[in-house]
Amino acid sequence: MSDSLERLYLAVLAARDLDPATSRTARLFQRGPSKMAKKLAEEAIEVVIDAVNGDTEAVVRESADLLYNVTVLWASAGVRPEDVWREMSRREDMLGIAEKLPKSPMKLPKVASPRVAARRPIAALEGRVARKRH
Ligand SMILES: N=c1c2ncn([C@@H]3O[C@H](COP(=O)(O)OP(=O)(O)OP(=O)(O)O)[C@@H](O)[C@H]3O)c2ncn1[C@@H]1O[C@H](COP(=O)(O)O)[C@@H](O)[C@H]1O
Repeated sequence: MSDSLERLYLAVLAARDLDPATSRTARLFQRGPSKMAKKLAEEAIEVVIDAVNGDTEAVVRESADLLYNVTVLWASAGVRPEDVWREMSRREDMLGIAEKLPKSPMKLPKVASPRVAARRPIAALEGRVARKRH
């Protein structure tokens, strides 16, 4: 999947300076980040609605539109796909899955196995559960 996104990202970069009258991407760049953000949000909502309605084919189509709008916003923000892949790898190494790191800095226990060291300590998980109980 990352290859497809990287190819799309390069195509978006190449289209940025085309004629906005014929290139949707060039038009989005002409209109700027707020228009890009609006389109991205619209696509995300369309994916959600289609998923809730159980329309799998529509979720596929709208997800492709969503990913297109993500790459446009990345290009506009100066974010490269490899920047995102690096962050996802960092999270995977730290937590075992591509997951958002807890907000507060956490000290991992010193344990023999490096694999176990990468897992979040139970205490942090309990903390997360405790937060949910309030
Ligand atoms: N991958 C895409 C791509 N995916 C989705 N889209 C556009 O995103 C739109 C989907 O958003 P919407 O559902 O809001 O469609 P819409 O309502 O018709 O669009 P608007 O009302 O926002 O104008 C589609 O109509 C497509 O025009 C894309 N437009 C371009 N690309 C690629 O981007 C590159 C540059 O293409 P141009 O922008 O045509 O130069 C090429 O590689 C293209 O294949």
